Amino acid sequence: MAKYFPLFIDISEKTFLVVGAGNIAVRRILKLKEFGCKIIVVAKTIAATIMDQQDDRLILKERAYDSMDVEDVDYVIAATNNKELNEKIVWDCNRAGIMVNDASNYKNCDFYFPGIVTEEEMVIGVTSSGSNHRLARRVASEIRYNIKEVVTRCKKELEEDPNAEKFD
Ligand SMILES: C[C@@]1(CC(=O)O)C2=NC(=C\c3[nH]c(c(CCC(=O)O)c3CC(=O)O)Cc3[nH]c(c(CC(=O)O)c3CCC(=O)O)/C=C3\N/C(=C\2)[C@@H](CCC(=O)O)[C@]3(C)CC(=O)O)/[C@H]1CCC(=O)O
Ligand SMILES: NC(=O)c1ccc[n+]([C@@H]2O[C@H](COP(=O)([O-])OP(=O)(O)OC[C@H]3O[C@@H](n4cnc5c(N)ncnc54)[C@H](O)[C@@H]3O)[C@@H](O)[C@H]2O)c1
Repeated sequence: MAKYFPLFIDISEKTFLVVGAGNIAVRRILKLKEFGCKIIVVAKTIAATIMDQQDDRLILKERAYDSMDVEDVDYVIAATNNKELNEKIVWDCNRAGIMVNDASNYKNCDFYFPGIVTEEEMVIGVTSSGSNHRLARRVASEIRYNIKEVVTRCKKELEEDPNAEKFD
């Protein structure tokens, strides 16, 4: 039975702390940015791809993580390449009652980061409940490929006949 429920949360006024700024963290930072939240990044080394994107919604701190960093944030993503450090971040968050995601250990996550597909106002999140990441990627990618056509066609059909439901 699937147990990860897709809550759709307004994060535009929320603050994320992302610890680490390598491949995985950057993928997530760029995705979160599309949803308008404030993002604070703490990493010993920050990938060049986001170095020039600093503004009042993306704060970059190039230094080692400190437990105090989890204070005053709403959500935390631990995405360093050090599993023990990610675990420590999870511990700090658990103690402070902050929702946390550990990119290196599915067992440590309060929430998963889904494969995300957006088309205009439509948002689709894909997860395999932590069981098969490559499958989640593949399914999200296939939806990404088809979404524009599906949304455009459904809109058109609804405009033509709002009462004609194709499926229940
Ligand atoms: C959906 C997506 C979103 C994103 O990351 O943006 C995502 N993983 C993606 C891809 C992917 N991740 C990994 C591979 C290589 C796999 C392989 O080669 O077999 C690939 C495939 C690839 O990259 O091709 C490795 C991996 N992933 C996790 C661990 C640790 C562990 O399982 O404990 C390890 C081992 C790390 C290591 O060993 O070092 C953990 C998590 N990854 C999650 C999300 C969460 C729920 C996953 C779910 O739904 O099942 C979860 C549980 C927690 C979280 O991080 O939120 C994204 C597709 C994005 C897209 O394309 O749309
Ligand atoms: N969830 C997923 O989809 C997925 C996929 C592949 C890998 N992973 C996991 O994600 C993690 C990150 O992988 P990556 O490829 O982005 O790694 P990476 O090597 O590209 O980046 C690691 C980042 O962690 C930072 N860092 C290391 N020690 C730090 C410290 N003390 N304080 C602050 N920052 C510190 C580095 O400066 C760097 O920015 C790994 O643990 C890996 O197992 C997750």
